[in-house]
Amino acid sequence: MDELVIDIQGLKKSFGDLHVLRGVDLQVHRGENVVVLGRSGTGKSVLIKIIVGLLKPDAGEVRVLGQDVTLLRGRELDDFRQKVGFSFQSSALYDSMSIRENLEFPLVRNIRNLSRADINRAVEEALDDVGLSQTINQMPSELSGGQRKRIGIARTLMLKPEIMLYDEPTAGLDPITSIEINNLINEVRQRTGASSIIITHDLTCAKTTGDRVAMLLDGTFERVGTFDEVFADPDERVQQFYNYNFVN
Ligand SMILES: Nc1ncnc2c1ncn2[C@@H]1O[C@H](COP(=O)(O)OP(=O)(O)OP(=O)(O)O)[C@@H](O)[C@H]1O
Repeated sequence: MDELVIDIQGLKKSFGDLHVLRGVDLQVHRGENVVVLGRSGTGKSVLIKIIVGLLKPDAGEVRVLGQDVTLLRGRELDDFRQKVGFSFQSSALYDSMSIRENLEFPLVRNIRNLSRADINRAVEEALDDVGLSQTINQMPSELSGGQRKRIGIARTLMLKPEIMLYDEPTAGLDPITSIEINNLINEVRQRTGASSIIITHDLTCAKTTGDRVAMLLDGTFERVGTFDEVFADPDERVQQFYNYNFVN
């Protein structure tokens, strides 16, 4: 657990007069799940976009898998992005493609010289891993929100990323389905050894999946620790966050 896969120091990002990230430090170890909590508009998505090289920071260091993300260009950036899987809030499945085609898409697009048999095997394994083998010939519109989420996660895993970024993985799901997704996030870590950053407002998700929790307050991670350590803090902003979010 000692190897750092993400090492962010003194990260700053503003948009005009809006100082969103004001000196963020964050370390993620190999195989670790880190939950990022914060109210709406605190900069969680901006942080993720900087980690994958979609936005440039104003100041600070962002090292991911040993590379300075701010220096990556062209082919290097493409290769890097294959190692960092981004699971979108909306699942982002292609509605006009079957589940099989959705899962094949990242493979066909990014890896050359794969045989049809290799692709079929990879798709079948990925579906088996998320318990949805029976949906292979269905269309996304025929699946429930929870199933679409699982397929979205399976698709992100097709390229075997070393880091998974989950954006609000349980948003819009009922409590039981949310628990299934939380369990899946933990299974993915166990099976693949990938590290994860999980952005959520859902405290049950934070408690279940996070080895550590980092709370974004006023542009910095002022509170980082286990779930219980962070919420033992009497700070009014921390307690407010806790009290306004349901937890089992
Ligand atoms: N490209 C941009 N240009 C200008 N302002 C931006 C840009 N991207 C984000 N912002 C602003 O930065 C702030 C943080 O946005 P961000 O999307 O990171 O919030 P968030 O914490 O992910 O919120 P939510 O939980 O609602 O998704 C917001 O005030 C947003 O309007």
